[in-house]
Amino acid sequence: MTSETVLELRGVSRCFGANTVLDHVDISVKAGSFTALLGASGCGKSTTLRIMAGLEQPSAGQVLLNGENVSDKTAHERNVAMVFQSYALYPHLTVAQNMALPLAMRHLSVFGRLPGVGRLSPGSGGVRKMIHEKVGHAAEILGLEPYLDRKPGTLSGGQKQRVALGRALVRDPVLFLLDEPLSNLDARLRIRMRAELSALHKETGRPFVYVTHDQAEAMAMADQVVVMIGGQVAQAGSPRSLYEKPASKEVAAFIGTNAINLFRPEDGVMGLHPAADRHVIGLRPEHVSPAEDGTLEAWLETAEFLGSEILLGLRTTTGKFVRAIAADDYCTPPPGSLIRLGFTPDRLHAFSGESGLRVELGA
Ligand SMILES: Nc1ncnc2c1ncn2[C@@H]1O[C@H](COP(=O)(O)OP(=O)(O)OP(=O)(O)O)[C@@H](O)[C@H]1O
Repeated sequence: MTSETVLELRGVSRCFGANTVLDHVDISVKAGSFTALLGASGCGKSTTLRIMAGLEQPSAGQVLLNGENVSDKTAHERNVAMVFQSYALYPHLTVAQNMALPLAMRHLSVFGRLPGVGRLSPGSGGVRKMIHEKVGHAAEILGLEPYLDRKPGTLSGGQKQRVALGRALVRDPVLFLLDEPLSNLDARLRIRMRAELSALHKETGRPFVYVTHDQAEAMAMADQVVVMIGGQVAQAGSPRSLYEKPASKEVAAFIGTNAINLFRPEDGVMGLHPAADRHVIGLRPEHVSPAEDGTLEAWLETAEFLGSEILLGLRTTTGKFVRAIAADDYCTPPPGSLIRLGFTPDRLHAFSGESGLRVELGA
């Protein structure tokens, strides 16, 4: 563990009855980093996050926070903030009160927390001022100032999520844990909120751990992406390293906007690479395109105009479905046309047919 590691999971496993949900998970979160936990539904992302938060105990292994073993500490004792997909706001409280709540719980007595009566509570004035200032600062960062007196029920999904973020922000936690915070928002707002979250991350300077099943979201925001498959860490690294050197065909299939083409030896596709007769060859659609001197031949089945490019669906003469990308000005021939496809050889990946793990083919 290096000095700049804030959070570390060491050999963390979690069982629910006979069901092993996490199996020897090692994750290291560096100071100031943005880590995305990425994986399909049920792979154990939320359980991992809840263990980081202290809402769930590991069955085995350790959780270290700034070098200290906090495995037995409660969520409250860890000073980490968690933001949920469901926002978890109190409907009867205003935006300002929702945001103030974690601070009030921490710093004011029950008496001091009561609206109206609390003002009479001895010694609560300074704390109230501090809370007021912190809520004001968070509202300013998140653009929530106009809504401070409103109730959550009158806000849009994006505004509610900002309130949930604000409530995390006021606590000045050592770590932010976010569980699919954008999944209730529509596509356009999600993209806008991505940028806002990245800005918020920079503003706080604190590490963020972000759970998502959306690879585009993970790739766009994170500097470390941890791909989880079946309760294990399949690969952890920068978005670029995962894209360029996926450790297995499962990771390769998870990363990338358009699903990677995986050619197995039995698919019988010729003209890819001499090793295609014994390894699974991976080629991303964006690295396959129509070319007059291309070495692959396939019948055109579908063409989707995506604006900046055209996604082609083709079938080789051996019956294998292939995705390719053509430029937006490509003059798409009618379905059924036989097209030659070229690809970028140094973008080709190879994986073991048995283990699915990456194989380096060499020059
Ligand atoms: N408290 C629990 N008791 C029993 N099983 C549980 C419990 N919590 C989670 N699980 C199981 O653990 C597995 C992993 O769940 P988890 O919520 O961590 O996955 P996930 O990757 O976050 O999935 P999703 O994206 O659907 O939320 C699932 O099979 C789930 O049913």
